[in-house]
Amino acid sequence: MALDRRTLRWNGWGSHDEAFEFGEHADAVWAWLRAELGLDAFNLRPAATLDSLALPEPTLDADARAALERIVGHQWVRGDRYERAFHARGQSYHDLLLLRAGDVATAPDLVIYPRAEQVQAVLAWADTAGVAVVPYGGGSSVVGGVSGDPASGREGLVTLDTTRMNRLLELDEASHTATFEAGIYGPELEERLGARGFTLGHYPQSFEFSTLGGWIAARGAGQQSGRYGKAEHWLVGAKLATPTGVLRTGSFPASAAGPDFNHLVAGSEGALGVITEATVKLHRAPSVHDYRGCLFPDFAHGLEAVRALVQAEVPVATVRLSDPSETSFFAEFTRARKPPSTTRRVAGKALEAMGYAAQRCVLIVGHEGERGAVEVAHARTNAIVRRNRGIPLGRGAGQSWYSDRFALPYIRDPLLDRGVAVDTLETSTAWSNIRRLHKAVCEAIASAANETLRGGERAMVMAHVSHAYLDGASLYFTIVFPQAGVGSELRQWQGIKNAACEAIIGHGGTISHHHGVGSDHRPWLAAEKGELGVRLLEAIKGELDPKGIMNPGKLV
Ligand SMILES: Cc1cc2nc3c(=O)[nH]c(=O)nc-3n(C[C@H](O)[C@H](O)[C@H](O)COP(=O)(O)OP(=O)(O)OC[C@H]3O[C@@H](n4cnc5c(N)ncnc54)[C@H](O)[C@@H]3O)c2cc1C
Repeated sequence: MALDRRTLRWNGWGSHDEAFEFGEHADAVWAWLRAELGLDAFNLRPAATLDSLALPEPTLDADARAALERIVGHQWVRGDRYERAFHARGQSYHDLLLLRAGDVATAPDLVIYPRAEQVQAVLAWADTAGVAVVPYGGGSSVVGGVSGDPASGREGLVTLDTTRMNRLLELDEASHTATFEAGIYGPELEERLGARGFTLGHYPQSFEFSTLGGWIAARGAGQQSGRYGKAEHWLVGAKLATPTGVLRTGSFPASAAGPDFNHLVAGSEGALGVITEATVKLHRAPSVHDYRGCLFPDFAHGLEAVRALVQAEVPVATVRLSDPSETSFFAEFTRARKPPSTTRRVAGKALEAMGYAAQRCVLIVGHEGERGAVEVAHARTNAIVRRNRGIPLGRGAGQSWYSDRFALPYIRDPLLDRGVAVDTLETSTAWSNIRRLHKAVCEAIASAANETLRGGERAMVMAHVSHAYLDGASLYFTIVFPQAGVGSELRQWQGIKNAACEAIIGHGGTISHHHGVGSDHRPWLAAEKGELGVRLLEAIKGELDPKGIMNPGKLV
């Protein structure tokens, strides 16, 4: 097994040994946050302990367990408290809210860790027995993708943890492709490729605790997707084990043999089958990673610069443009963590006087590749930035974002301990619609949040452009807000989530650019795909999974 589950938090992010370091000014950071949220004091909300959980009574009997043990081996069938709680939910705010409240109604009866070659036999057994199977990679889904569905009416629920399926099967150096088993974690995958001078380049913020199969199944996007592409772009071919049989998608560089089934596997969210193997496109590992910051007087100028960059086809790996709220949030947060020097304060005042004040926006641009190519791209980027009233800030801001990029998720747990909620959601739209969508979603979230706040409390709503294309870009929203009174938190979250999703669908955005549908976004899928589109998806599911045992309640 690549990662021992017991080294990881069952109700929070990442490894027990890791935490976000607030540094010597931690008290000042908390005081700043309290003031921003309009709180006199934090409402401490300790999480339920593992021992206190009331796990649902398992419905699978000893015969079922014995059948699974015959397929995967005695030690790879687990039904203990830790395994069931760990696999009960994913990592969204909604998930953590319930896990921390001790609600594990979605926990599986059993967790199994098969090898790739055993998966088909597991599915055949589950299909005959009428038992639901939830594929589980890293469990970092933020859309309810890995929770059991107690309402599915199945005979029992097994979570199929893919992380023993972690072998590199083939690396074709001539073709720049590699075939892996799908449960391999991000760091192990990149280590194997790095040893041969290659990279896949898929680095989501959840990289350390997510898997190749999960990236594909959720149609994920790494933070360097400008250079390396989204999962559906780098997927070359896959093997999908389904209750009806194995679907192998063609591993061709391009093909006109009808619709491409890779696009069915990418985004299948465990509802069609289990991805056991995937062939992916590789790049030569870049020798240079160059990340820099730029400052714009407002969001409109920043957006124009990003659009110009991608439409001029400057090869950028990362573009991340924060709106004024997010820019100000991170500036204040950084100031509280590390009070600025006098020189920095003076420079800040000078920028304000030049018009880079309350509406200013920071853009992080990353270039990767060989030195010469990076230098050319960097020069072209600077010229476009300047043409749009941007000021290049140099490497400091870029490097600080780059080095903190996997650490930030650790902040969420200490915030939840203090009754502060953090939720995120994302979408994408055409360039011509991006400002309208940004405004509508920010307003909808703020208004729904405000309805749930008590006198003096405030919510912080912010966004950034996270991925950019010739025709449009994605918007990633973050909301930080004081949790409602005990017992009302779920209603508070649902109100905000509904308002955001309605605003997204009502203003021309997709319900998800890279997190997926899961159970959380399912109510809005028909509005995006149309009734015929949903019927088509249902027909495909009906063919591959006629009894509906695969990840019930997700996607379709
Ligand atoms: C802090 C944080 C940051 C994140 N940042 C990003 C980001 O930058 N970019 C991004 O795209 N996403 C991000 N996510 C979301 C999440 O990490 C991605 O959706 C990721 O691709 C999920 O991978 P996983 O291995 O954890 O899959 P899981 O969470 O285990 O599963 C996700 C879905 O895929 C299915 N699945 C998993 N493995 C298989 C398989 N082998 N076969 C069939 N179905 C399978 C599951 O049933 C589920 O429906 C983030 C999440 C968190 C918590």
